[in-house]
Amino acid sequence: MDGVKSTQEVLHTKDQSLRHLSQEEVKKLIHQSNEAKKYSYSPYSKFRVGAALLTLDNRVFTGCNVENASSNLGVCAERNAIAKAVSEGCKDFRAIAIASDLSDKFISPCGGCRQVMREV
Ligand SMILES: O=c1ccn([C@H]2C[C@H](O)[C@@H](CO)O2)c(=O)[nH]1
Ligand SMILES: [Zn+2]
Repeated sequence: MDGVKSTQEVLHTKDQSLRHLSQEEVKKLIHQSNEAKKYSYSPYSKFRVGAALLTLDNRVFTGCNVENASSNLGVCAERNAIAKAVSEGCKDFRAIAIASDLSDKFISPCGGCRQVMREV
């Protein structure tokens, strides 16, 4: 299919060894996702989310959730970070950290974000 990478191509371009993050890198990315969370616009759900996306060339794009009265126009933190990266020419990613205010459990991306992650 045009525009859709084959699995082989994805494995080729995203060398698995480059995906490994040191503990320091993980800590930094988590910190950046927490910082991004501060910009969350979430007056409806009151659920703040921040994301920090690390690219293969070690750039970081952050994003927060931005809601709207018309709820389907709201965008998740992950998708905002991905859109920022893609719109600056970065499509190869190493990792993403996602922060919420839940202290007792991890949050995981919604179906829409997973679909975008799968395709980009
Ligand atoms: O992984 C997630 C889960 C939820 N949200 C946002 C969407 C909505 O604005 C709010 C409540 O679901 O949190 C994210 O940004 N990322
Ligand atoms: Zn989502």
